[in-house]
Amino acid sequence: MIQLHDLEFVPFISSKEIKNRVVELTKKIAEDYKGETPVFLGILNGSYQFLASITSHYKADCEVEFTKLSSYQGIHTTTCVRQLIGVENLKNKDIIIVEDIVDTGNTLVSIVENLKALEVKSYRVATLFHKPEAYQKNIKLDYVGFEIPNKFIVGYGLDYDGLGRNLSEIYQLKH
Ligand SMILES: O=P(O)(O)OC[C@H]1O[C@H](OP(=O)(O)OP(=O)(O)O)[C@H](O)[C@@H]1O
Ligand code: HPA
Repeated sequence: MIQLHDLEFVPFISSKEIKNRVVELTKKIAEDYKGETPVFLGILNGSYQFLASITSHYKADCEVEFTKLSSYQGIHTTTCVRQLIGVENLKNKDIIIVEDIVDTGNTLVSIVENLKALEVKSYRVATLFHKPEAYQKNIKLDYVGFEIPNKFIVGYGLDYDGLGRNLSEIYQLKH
């Protein structure tokens, strides 16, 4: 068990299990993008470990970009369109959105809206974790590492109030 700030977490998914699953997903991506040069677009901050692991196993041509969504402005979050920061030349490119987790899907919707406006050629979604019970959107998730229960997790890029991103395995909130 570990403690981060005021909360306790228990071991959930080992680093070995993560690595094996990332290798499987990367193989599938490589098959699907044979002859193409996809752009792995990491959504900061949480995706950095997952993206590094995918690209270390991806042997064909690819590009890597990182972006961040601007913070919500004001309190009316549902009516606020968030902008992608730091991306310019994605026009006509084949994008693979790389997320650590798709939970409610709100973040993903903003990302996809932005990519459409940037006139990308295509986009697919790779996410290491997905909470089907929490997902309220209908954007297709093309590469999913693990479907998990609707409980808060940390590790491998995912944080609780800034802590836990550096952990190499996944921990789940205790009760
Ligand atoms: O599907 P959703 O309910 O929108 O949640 C998923 C998003 O939440 C986390 O990002 P966060 O905004 O916490 O930023 P971080 O990656 O810097 O931790 C995570 O990295 C996803 O981007
Ligand atoms: O379970 C989670 N853990 C950390 N960050 C998150 N962002 C959405 N869901 C989660």
